Amino acid sequence: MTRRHPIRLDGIEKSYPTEGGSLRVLDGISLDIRDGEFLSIVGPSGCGKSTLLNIIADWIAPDAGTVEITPSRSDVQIGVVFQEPTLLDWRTVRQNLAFALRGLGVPEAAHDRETRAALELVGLSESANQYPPTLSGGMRQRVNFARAFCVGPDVLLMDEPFSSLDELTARALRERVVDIWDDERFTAVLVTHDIAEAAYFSDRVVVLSDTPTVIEKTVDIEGDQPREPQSEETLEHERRILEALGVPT
Ligand SMILES: Nc1ncnc2c1ncn2[C@@H]1O[C@H](COP(=O)(O)OP(=O)(O)OP(=O)(O)O)[C@@H](O)[C@H]1O
Repeated sequence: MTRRHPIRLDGIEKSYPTEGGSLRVLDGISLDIRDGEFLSIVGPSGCGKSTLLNIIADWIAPDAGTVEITPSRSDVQIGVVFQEPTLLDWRTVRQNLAFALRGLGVPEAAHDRETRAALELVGLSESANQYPPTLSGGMRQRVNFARAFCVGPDVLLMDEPFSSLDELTARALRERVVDIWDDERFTAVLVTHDIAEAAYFSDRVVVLSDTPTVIEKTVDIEGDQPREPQSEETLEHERRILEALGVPT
């Protein structure tokens, strides 16, 4: 599948008001995210990773700088997955997905096909008629991903989507996500604290500094996808990211 949706960040700056002043968070972030790339963003707690992702999603306006998505933001389907599932508890799983499709103007006639396909991707076909409160945390997060996938994202933005899951569930879901990405090759941007996760997924890892935040380093990761989480090669990627973060290995 051919997609052409690189993202260019140019000189992004962002401060937040504080009592009696302001906190300069992003201090000029420029970055070219390549078409179909899997890019992870890591850095110290509070350095502005979520702020940056929200600026890419156009949910927060930067004070200065631009985000350019090719060919244009309105022509690109952006899926977003956060740490906690944000589902409508009073709608079934299928209705939650259909709600997202309706919001994008997808014809009703296509909803059934699209929701089925997305639920099958995340292995939740059997749960289409359940309500979110009757699902486990891991299942709800899979619905969250299905909702992002059902719109056929050109760009997928993820903010620590696996961090609230137990390791076994997280591992299974990561595998599923990397397989889907490997098939579809959308442009993926992942914010994570988990260095092993960044090593597992990424073509490139951006290491942010403390505030006021700049890009401290980028780590290019060679090697085929999907990777084995515990292989010697993946562990070596992990060591290189830790080194870039200044963590002794
Ligand atoms: N709406 C807001 N108003 C004021 N300050 C904010 C707001 N949102 C974030 N901040 C502050 O901006 C800084 C960056 O926050 P952000 O959540 O982007 O960082 P992060 O790197 O994602 O953090 P973490 O790794 O801990 O999740 C923090 O000091 C935070 O307190």
